[in-house]
Amino acid sequence: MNCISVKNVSYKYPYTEGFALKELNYEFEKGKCYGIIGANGSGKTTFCNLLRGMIPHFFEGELTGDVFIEETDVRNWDSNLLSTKIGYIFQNPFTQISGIKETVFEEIALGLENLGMEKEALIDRVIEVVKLLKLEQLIKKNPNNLSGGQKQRVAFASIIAMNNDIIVIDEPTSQLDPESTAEIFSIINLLRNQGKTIFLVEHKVDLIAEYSDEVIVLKDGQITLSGSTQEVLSNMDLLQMGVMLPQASMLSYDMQKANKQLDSIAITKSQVIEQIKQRVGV
Ligand SMILES: Nc1ncnc2c1ncn2[C@@H]1O[C@H](COP(=O)(O)OP(=O)(O)OP(=O)(O)O)[C@@H](O)[C@H]1O
Repeated sequence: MNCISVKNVSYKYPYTEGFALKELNYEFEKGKCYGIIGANGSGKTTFCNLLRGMIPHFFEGELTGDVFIEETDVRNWDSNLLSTKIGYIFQNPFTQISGIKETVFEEIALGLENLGMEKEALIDRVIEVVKLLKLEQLIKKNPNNLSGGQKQRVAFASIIAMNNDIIVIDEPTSQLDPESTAEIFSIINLLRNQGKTIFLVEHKVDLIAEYSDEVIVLKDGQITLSGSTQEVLSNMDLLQMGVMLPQASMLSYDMQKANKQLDSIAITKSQVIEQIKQRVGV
């Protein structure tokens, strides 16, 4: 079942000359994780804003074509209702926190409070999420005093508490160290296992290779390549689109050049290991 359909969509920000998105078409299925990649300025964040209805509900400008969210034209969605349907994680963990709550517990509860959830149910829900994400040590802390990685985990906790069906995640780890990045991706994995539909913008293609079902490559506001993660991330044309190939794909091509090719182009470390094991017979 499709959860979002994008049909012939172009979009131009107000007071700008060119279109930031051009003639986009895509059918997004429920429950899949979509990796969105492309060079800087290719339109990834704008595309996220389209998928979560901020275009046209918040951003003015010129929108042509149609976006259907669960079969309803985005223009006909109530924007408050849309924000309960679609969660959003920002790139910058420091803008993610509301700044108005004094404890992590209250911060996670904020969205539920705004929904008018009854107090007892709200407390149960927050405790459930805190346990799930192992945030027990943080709940009494002031969210403003957390590290970037901790803030990002709290942001995910707030989203999980809201139980949004669709989650748009825009470069969640660009400002995080490897340890915090790994923690965030284990949460993304958890959301995948819960059957959420996920849109993930991420420059680290090795992570896109691990976690996405399909990949969309944007260049100058257009979809230049799309399809299964295996198909897209093993395509050398990516390099011309300003995107790196995963390390495993580069290694596979290097082995090909050295006449020691693997059975197929691997895109993840575990695929490389598996193929080498088969070759040496272990
Ligand atoms: N609010 C805005 N008003 C006008 N133009 C904008 C606005 N936001 C983005 N743009 C323009 O739209 C184009 C696409 O920008 P966008 O931020 O979507 O790209 P991106 O791929 O997310 O870039 P990055 O990887 O640097 O975050 C760029 O030319 C950018 O200058």
